[in-house]
Amino acid sequence: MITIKGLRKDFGPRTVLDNIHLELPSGRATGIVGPNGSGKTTTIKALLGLVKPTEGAIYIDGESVQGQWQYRQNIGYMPQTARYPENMSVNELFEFISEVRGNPTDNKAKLIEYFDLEPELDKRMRTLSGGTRQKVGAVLAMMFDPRILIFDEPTAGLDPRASVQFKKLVHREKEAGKTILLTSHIMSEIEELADYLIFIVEGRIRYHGPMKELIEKQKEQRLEEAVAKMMEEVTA
Ligand SMILES: Nc1ncnc2c1ncn2[C@@H]1O[C@H](COP(=O)(O)OP(=O)(O)OP(=O)(O)O)[C@@H](O)[C@H]1O
Repeated sequence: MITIKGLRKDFGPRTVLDNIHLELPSGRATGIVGPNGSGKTTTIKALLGLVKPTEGAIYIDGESVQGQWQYRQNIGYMPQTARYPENMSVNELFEFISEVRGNPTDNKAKLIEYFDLEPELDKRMRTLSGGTRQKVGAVLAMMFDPRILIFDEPTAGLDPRASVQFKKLVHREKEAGKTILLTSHIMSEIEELADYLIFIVEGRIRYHGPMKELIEKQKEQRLEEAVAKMMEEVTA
């Protein structure tokens, strides 16, 4: 369970997150949506300790993360565009991360098989296709079986088969009790994966609740239409 209380983030004179209160329960996936530049990635970075809140606090399973770093071991993060040591082969990268983490057991063999990455293992990172890089990112996020999984635009660049595989895995992780947070501009993906939805505009939460309720409230059939309607309402 992740709890965010009164989170504010200023970059210079600009407030990009304002009074964010959130609870993200275990065993559930929460989708975070909103226009470009609304603060989705900044929220994720605050959770990861990559952005220092100007105000407010973040708790994981009831414990404040302020000044802590060990808690990050419990978070698997798949960024939108990841930077890797480009001269390493895929296999070297996996081995290197395993060594750095000093974790004797990991799931990487299973995940490599699951994402059909065996033929790519000896290739250097810089030579990989976009989709293969995404798959490498998915393995890195999930290989240590973290309790919390954060995915930023996870299926961008994945082919349909890999995308279906990825989504199946997310469902499994959810059933295993993980706390999942994801962003995507693909509303059908959020609809398939998320139980709860956060709609954020200019750093403020405009909706946080069950996805189904939002669709019903907006009297629409699909999330895409419900979110489009909300966007129109806030810019009207
Ligand atoms: N390090 C930074 N310094 C100054 N401004 C920043 C910094 N990081 C983000 N911002 C600003 O904060 C705002 C929110 O950015 P953020 O990346 O969180 O948006 P987003 O909702 O993830 O957008 P997108 O959908 O385009 O990925 C933007 O206006 C952005 O320019």
